[in-house]
Amino acid sequence: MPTLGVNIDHIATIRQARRTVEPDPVAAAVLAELAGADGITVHLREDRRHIQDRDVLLLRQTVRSHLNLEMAATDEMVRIALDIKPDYVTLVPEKREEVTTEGGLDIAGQTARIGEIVDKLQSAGIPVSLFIDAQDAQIEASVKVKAQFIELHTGQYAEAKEEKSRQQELALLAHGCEQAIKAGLRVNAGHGLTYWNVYPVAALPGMEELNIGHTIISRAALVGIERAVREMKQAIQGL
Ligand SMILES: CC(=O)[C@@H](O)[C@H](O)COP(=O)(O)O
Ligand SMILES: NCC(=O)COP(=O)(O)O
Repeated sequence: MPTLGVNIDHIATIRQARRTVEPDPVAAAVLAELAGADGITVHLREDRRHIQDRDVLLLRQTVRSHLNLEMAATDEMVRIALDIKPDYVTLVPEKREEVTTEGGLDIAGQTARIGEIVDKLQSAGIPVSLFIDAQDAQIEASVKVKAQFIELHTGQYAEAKEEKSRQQELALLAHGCEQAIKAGLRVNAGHGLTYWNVYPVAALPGMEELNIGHTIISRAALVGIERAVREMKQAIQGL
């Protein structure tokens, strides 16, 4: 069974809604690790809409499992990664206006540029994962640029409305996972996975790590609300 990387971006989304200090993703990472998270994932977006530079700095010092820094393939982000040295970096595509990541990174269309970044980071001891769609051309290009890992984008699988299309997307992920492992890549997956759709992806042979965020933070908000209200009632009573 794959390990679980918990993406805590949306703890920071709640904090940034008020530009205040709570909830702190650093505290969330500690609690996630105490609950069994095998890794902590954060996406430092270029627009800093949720995770901030300060979060990544502190997480580097506090995370006891491993820290996966998701980032765009830009010079600024490469500088930050070389400075902070996360346990691994996942290169992801980024569009300023998107609500969330909309697809895999096109490695095949920019092998020279991505190859240069992979080399810079891996030469500094930071393994690189490439967030890609499960397509043969992208897998072949990921081998070509010498990345150690890929992360298969599970968004289309997660968003499939009908069982038939979900099964088709799952078959593509299964094929991609098998091809990538055969080619010597290590395989992670993530995006849009939920408590209801995770198992078939987790069961793919050779899958190493699933990065899951939004559904865990959503559930945490709901399963924690009773205690949060009880504690406020007590606080009002001076208890
Ligand atoms: C790359 C990926 O699939 C997710 O990590 C996603 O990009 C997280 O970023 P947001 O939390 O901003 O959606
Ligand atoms: N790379 C995927 C990730 O980190 C979490 O994505 P999501 O579960 O928040 O959709």
